[in-house]
Amino acid sequence: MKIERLTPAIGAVISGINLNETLNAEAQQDLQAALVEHQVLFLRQQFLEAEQQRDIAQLFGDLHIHPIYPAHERVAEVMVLDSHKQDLRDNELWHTDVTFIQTPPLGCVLSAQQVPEFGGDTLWASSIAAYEALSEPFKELLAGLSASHDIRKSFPATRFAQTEADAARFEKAKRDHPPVSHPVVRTHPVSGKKGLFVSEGFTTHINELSEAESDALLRFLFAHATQPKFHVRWHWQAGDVAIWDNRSTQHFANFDYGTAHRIMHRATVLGDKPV
Ligand SMILES: O=C(O)CCC(=O)C(=O)O
Ligand SMILES: [Fe+2]
Repeated sequence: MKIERLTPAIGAVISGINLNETLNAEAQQDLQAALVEHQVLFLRQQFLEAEQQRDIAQLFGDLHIHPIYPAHERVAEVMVLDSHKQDLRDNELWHTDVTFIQTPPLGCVLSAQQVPEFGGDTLWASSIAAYEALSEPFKELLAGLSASHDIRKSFPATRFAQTEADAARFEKAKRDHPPVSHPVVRTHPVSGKKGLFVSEGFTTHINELSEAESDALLRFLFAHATQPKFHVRWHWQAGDVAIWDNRSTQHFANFDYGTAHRIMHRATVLGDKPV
């Protein structure tokens, strides 16, 4: 397995492994270690079938089934993002996936099925690099804080409850997912590194602060954590796979391709409770 880093903060291209073949124990360990170290891995020319994508994701843990996004017709654990069937604007904002549950995903495996000729790039930012760039007094302020994360923030009814079936699914998703609380700074369970764990997608407020203080602090943290020096940007070719550590990153999917057809498949691995 060859690893080529893309930026000082985050991201690496992995070559020399084929995710369509069964990975031996050593290759699995190398991949898991690379994920923790580089936070997002890119593999070219993989052309994964949904079954294979599910099996690769399962090497990292149990899989999560999304309460709102549609599932692949054959594989329930693979969700489909299809620009001709869905309005994908909700991913065009910095977010960490599914932080609205008690045990947010450890990571995701995203597979590009069909991509526009140009545009549709995805960006990832390192929450560890963003945390490490803060001053010591600021880190001390954040250490004791927790924040609320709410599914309602990224999934407004106007876009996800258009048909009767969608509305029923949407109402159930909201009922099943009351807001949850996570520390503002989390310690990565494998590397032990600290990282910011708030993002614009789902974080609504900092629990211990007044509304005005929380708004100001979150605005700062969202802007701070997504500066170009903390991120990597990937231009997709069909067949590419990205695997990201969702405990130490956030991401942003550019919706700049108009009516072009873009189809992505995602498998989501459950993680542990952030501490
Ligand atoms: O479509 C993409 O590039 C990423 C969308 C996204 O946010 C996700 O799959 O979690
Ligand atoms: Fe996402």
